[in-house]
Amino acid sequence: MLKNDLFLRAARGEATERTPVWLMRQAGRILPEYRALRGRLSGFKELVETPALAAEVTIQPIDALDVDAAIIFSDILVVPDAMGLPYEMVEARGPLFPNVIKSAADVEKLRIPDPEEGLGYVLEALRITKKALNGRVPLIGFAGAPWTILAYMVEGHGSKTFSKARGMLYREPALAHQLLAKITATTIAYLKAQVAAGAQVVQVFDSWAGILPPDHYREFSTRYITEITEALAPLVPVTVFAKGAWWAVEDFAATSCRTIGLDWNQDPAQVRLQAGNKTLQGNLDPCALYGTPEQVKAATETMLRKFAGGPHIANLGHGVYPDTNPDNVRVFVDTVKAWRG
Ligand SMILES: O=C(O)CCc1c2[nH]c(c1CC(=O)O)Cc1[nH]c(c(CC(=O)O)c1CCC(=O)O)Cc1[nH]c(c(CC(=O)O)c1CCC(=O)O)Cc1[nH]c(c(CCC(=O)O)c1CC(=O)O)C2
Repeated sequence: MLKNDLFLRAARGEATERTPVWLMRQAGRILPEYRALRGRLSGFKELVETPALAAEVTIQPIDALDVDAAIIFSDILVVPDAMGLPYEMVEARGPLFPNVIKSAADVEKLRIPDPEEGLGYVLEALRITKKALNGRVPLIGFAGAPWTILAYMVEGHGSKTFSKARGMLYREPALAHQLLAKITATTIAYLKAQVAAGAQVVQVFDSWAGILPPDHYREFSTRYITEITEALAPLVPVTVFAKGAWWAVEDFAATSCRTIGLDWNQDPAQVRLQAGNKTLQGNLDPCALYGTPEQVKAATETMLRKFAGGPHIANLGHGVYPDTNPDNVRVFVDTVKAWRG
């Protein structure tokens, strides 16, 4: 039994006494207790791949920030890793894939892993977290959208343009579809296993959605996200967060996802008109948290006002930035909790 089910009810589209709140990237570098634990380890991968530690940092923001949901501490890049394309997390630089996908033979070699074998450490972290949470708040599972995962697999690292990945869609569309189909099959099995391990909502992150033109987005991304939502929606509410893809809202509204995530470039009132009865999640600019406490409160209230008229889960428009003062995150959370719009 959940002691606080506000997030879950809002994610199902039900009315709630107040707006629930959590933050993308709430576990991690903003918290001193995370940095202390992380400092004792060899690196990010050790933390992600040690279930008891991943569970511990998942729960840190529940204690420190009093948010209404936990999100499993992991990364979208565990999926390519399990498919046979390992990543390294280079300190202060980000992810790096020593091998990248260049040819049909490379795609051929990728596995569609059994989640318990390839990603058992995430599933174990979910089981430990679920038990330790003891019903305090719901637990969110997640994965990257196939397009965003392809972007990393082809590019090999973060990029301003992702021009190799975008180029592939023009040069070798059939190969891109083969790769996307394999990632999609892996992701569906993985998210279903996350649900079996205790995830009560799943979120699909299409972080690099906004770099595609809308027609390519429909062909190479929406289609695969739709497959994922169709497979998961009978089990748990699904959230789709496609950063920068403001033109995709109506397409997502036609899928069986339950919640649509908004980044800070989107106008909540306009999205409301396009999104039917979906729950909306977002969308404070992470930079708003650099203000004074009074400024944070005012920006949060302005944001809340814009979401009036339907179910809302308060969040930022993307992950919280690592140099954000946790005290300001608490102001954000407390302002949402006090709001009766
Ligand atoms: O810029 C790039 O290309 C790579 C970014 C990057 C990734 N993992 C990474 C890094 C390095 C870094 O953040 O410094 C490496 C990474 N992943 C994570 C952390 C923790 C933190 O940010 O402090 C870190 C940095 C960890 C550290 O250095 O100790 C954890 C993570 N990644 C992710 C999530 C899910 C979420 O966002 O809530 C979560 C869990 C959050 C939680 O439990 O509260 C998902 C993720 N990872 C990643 C992406 C792609 C988009 C992006 O953020 O640029 C996305 C999806 C997204 O946020 O849109 C890739």
